Amino acid sequence: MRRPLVAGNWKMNGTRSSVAGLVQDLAAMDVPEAVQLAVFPSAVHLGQVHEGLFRSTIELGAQDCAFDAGFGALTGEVSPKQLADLGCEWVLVGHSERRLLLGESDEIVRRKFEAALSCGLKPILCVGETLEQRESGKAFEVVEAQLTAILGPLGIGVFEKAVVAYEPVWAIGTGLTASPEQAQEVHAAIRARLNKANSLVAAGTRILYGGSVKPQNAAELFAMPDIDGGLIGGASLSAEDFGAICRAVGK
Ligand SMILES: O=C(CO)COP(=O)(O)O
Repeated sequence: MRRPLVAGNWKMNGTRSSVAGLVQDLAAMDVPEAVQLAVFPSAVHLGQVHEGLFRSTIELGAQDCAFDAGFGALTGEVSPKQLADLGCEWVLVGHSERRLLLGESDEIVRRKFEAALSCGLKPILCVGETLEQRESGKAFEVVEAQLTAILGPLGIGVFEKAVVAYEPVWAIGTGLTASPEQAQEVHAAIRARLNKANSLVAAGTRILYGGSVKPQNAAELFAMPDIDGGLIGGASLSAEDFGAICRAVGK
């Protein structure tokens, strides 16, 4: 009942010419129908990628958006309204790199999530603990608090149009992956938290895993009952690896 989603977060990478090559390879890729695919280029490349993927079923998303849904005096920010106008369907909110390196609070994440939804974008809410938090036994607590910062004020209904991505910070770009069991444990806890609010919505909400997902480890992660796809960083910059990860769904 939950269609798997594989999302590629390109982060702060690429030039016009490298993006053109990647888009060409992605557009030529065989996408398994059972899997939904989306890519998240840098804001400056969104228009280019949108044009390049015009005939493809791969959907487009932004890595971030402003916390305001309209237009106005907010220098340097991109309104979710502008993203929707450009053809984006998705937006990442609360990525750990923004939370930790740019000081994004739960409150800002909540405002971005709400602004995105009000513009018709589907937010992917990123949650995850640091190594220190995991080692002190606080992984669930941290993830639950990040989830509750949305669930509390906005209610369970918003998850009908949103996706959750569990990305343990210690596994991002480190080559260290959570084991399928470690990831499943947190995914199950996230679903249990949603379930407390509404069982139907909880059963339908997709929860992606992110953190050093590669073609070699994707199948065993995706085989876990509460892992509904992945949020892929480094490996999504290669169409070959991204394609292999997509084909690992359902294996
Ligand atoms: O942060 C990530 C995706 O948002 C994961 O990045 P890596 O796949 O490079 O570890």
